[in-house]
Amino acid sequence: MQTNETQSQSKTQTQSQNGPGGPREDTHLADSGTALDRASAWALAMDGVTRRYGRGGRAVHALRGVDVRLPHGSFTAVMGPSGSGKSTLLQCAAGLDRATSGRVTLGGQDLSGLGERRLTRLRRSRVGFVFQSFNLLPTLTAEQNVLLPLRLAGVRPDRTAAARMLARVGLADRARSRPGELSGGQQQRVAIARALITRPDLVCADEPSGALDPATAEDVMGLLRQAVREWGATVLMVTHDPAAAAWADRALFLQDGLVVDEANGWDAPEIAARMRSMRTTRAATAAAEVAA
Ligand SMILES: Nc1ncnc2c1ncn2[C@@H]1O[C@H](COP(=O)(O)OP(=O)(O)OP(=O)(O)O)[C@@H](O)[C@H]1O
Repeated sequence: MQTNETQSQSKTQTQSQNGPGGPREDTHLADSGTALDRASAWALAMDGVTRRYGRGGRAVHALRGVDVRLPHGSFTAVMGPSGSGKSTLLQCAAGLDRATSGRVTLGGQDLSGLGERRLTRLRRSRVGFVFQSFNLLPTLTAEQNVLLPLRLAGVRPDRTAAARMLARVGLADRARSRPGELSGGQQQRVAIARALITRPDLVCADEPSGALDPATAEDVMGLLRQAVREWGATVLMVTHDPAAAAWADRALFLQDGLVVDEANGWDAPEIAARMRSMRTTRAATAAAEVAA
């Protein structure tokens, strides 16, 4: 595993330095770090991460010691039963939530010691987000939506980069359309262009195909995979859908706040079977607890 990841990391470094909007050296984002720490670090490293909500007897242990390492230019799916901690993992990885203990390192930057302002700045420049419900601003055009992360990061909006990104996601001719004039699949393509425009260390995708019909979902998953393979993006995706997870290089299976298994290159039926076995184990454990 480690060996494969290391190989994959070195193989993809060149790709990631020539990401969606052009070479890394063009990046002028605040807090973006040096080329060296980007090149030498994992895109994301989570070491012994726990997240507890509340205290005492009523505390919920959403993550109970998670270790995850994502090489640059990799596509990882996170699966698991409802309540297993998938969203918590994604939010801790993205710096939207703070680990109770353990360490989260994004593009070589340890998030644990950062104050709120620096964390927000880092998130804006180093993390892209893709949501189930697209989350585009309805009053802005596709181009303006794509440029929004640059504006928020305090970078001069680069319309040429936006045009290039929209062309890459197949929407060169829809730059002036507003979200309401686009189909669901087209809106998700705009959202993916928006997530990639800052050339982030990590793209966090939360059920990106969840609101789409199966054929459109396939298109969107294919686009995410293209972003990883051809443009060097690193994607961490939470999904309930084995067909979506099968597009990833690797699937992590979460149960009760722990990564209990991982699959490399599995197809959808294999992933679905693993999910069913997790539910069966869980039901048997619950039944045994009741009996005891
Ligand atoms: N803000 C919060 N306060 C208290 N408990 C929380 C909070 N957020 C999550 N939890 C709890 O942490 C556990 C993990 O939640 P999480 O949302 O990460 O699971 P999930 O695997 O994403 O679930 P789903 O698939 O249903 O979205 C659950 O028991 C949940 O109730």
